Amino acid sequence: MRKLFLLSYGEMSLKGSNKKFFEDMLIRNIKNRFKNCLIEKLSGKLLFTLESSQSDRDIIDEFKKIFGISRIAKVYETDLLLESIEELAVELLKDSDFNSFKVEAKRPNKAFAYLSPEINKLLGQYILENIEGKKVDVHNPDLTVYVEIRDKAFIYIDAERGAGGLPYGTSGKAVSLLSGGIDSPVSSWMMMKRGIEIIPVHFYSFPFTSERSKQKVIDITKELSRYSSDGIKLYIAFFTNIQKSIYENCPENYIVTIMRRMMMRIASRIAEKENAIGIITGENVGQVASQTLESMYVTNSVASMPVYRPVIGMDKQDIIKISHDIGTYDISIRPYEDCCTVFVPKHPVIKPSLERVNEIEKDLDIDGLVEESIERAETLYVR
Ligand SMILES: Nc1ncnc2c1ncn2[C@@H]1O[C@H](COP(=O)(O)OP(=O)(O)OP(=O)(O)O)[C@@H](O)[C@H]1O
Repeated sequence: MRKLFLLSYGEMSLKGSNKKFFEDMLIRNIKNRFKNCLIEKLSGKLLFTLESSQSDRDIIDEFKKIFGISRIAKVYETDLLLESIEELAVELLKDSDFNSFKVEAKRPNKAFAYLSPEINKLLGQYILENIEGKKVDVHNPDLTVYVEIRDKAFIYIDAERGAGGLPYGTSGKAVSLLSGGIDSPVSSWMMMKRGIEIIPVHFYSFPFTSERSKQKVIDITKELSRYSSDGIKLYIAFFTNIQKSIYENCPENYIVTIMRRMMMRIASRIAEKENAIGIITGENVGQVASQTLESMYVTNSVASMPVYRPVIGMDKQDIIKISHDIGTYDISIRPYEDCCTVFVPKHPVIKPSLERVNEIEKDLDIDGLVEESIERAETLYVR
């Protein structure tokens, strides 16, 4: 069955001379999801056509995972005859809940016998005569009936909100530190929504942490990959010897701080290798002892590129709401330990000093440990 949808792109339409780049990337991302679809650029919108047995609901739910689409409207088509348009409009509207409406017609096909204002008037009149108790309100209608006269007549009524944001892959690449908790998947998703391609890195300390904690991160990445265009490359970095070495050589209250700095060093190296130019974390001020401004200052000082923390100032409840909406929450709350939750010191330092940490790290073979972690990292393509 032939399905038609009209996709609007909101924010992208403000991109001036770069608009084509964003549009082309959006079209590419849509085509990656729906093989054999046809896409026609209209002004500020895309007309999507697909021969498919998939339900409208399923197709719309897929669109809702494609960043860059701000609104989605199911389009109905009929012959280029005013009577056919009138019948279809009444058929579509008769069970809808509304009091007032307006008709908004466009006529790219100038061969059609009626001008746009005439279509507005005649179709409006027909609806008033055939559906009881409705009125026209051109300023603030409950519902708008859109008509587009092309090679066929297209009608669409209500539009659903899309994911918004910018097409995935239009804003460069960043490495995302993905822990398996609630916050880092949300951070990753927020950056993906701004068009950033993410390369998640998970630090894995087998046997301190189990296979199941690794699977948890793979499953989270899979959920995130539904918002990407071609799947996501996930790094599982080897962290066991780093943790051992830290426990053996560093004061207990500095364990978490030094672990974080090791993560930053490794993330920076992976980012350089992948031509990424940023690092994303799920840190949030004050959430736990290691998330103070002092800690972040000390951690940042070993990163070779900017560190982005999109949930830094958010309330936990708002982060949780997003994690429910994007489908990662139920995976994040699986009760498997993470490398940061095993051997957590009773009293981690809240305000670490850069001088002190540099001093402590002299007892570690930093370069050797970083090198080993990268060499033994596993990479998976998740989709
Ligand atoms: N094992 C890990 N692998 C990759 N990144 C990690 C790991 N542990 C922590 N991180 C990164 O450090 C950030 C802070 O870690 P912490 O354990 O303090 O987090 P959190 O507030 O519980 O966040 P999350 O809910 O993302 O785990 C995480 O958001 C994540 O970006």
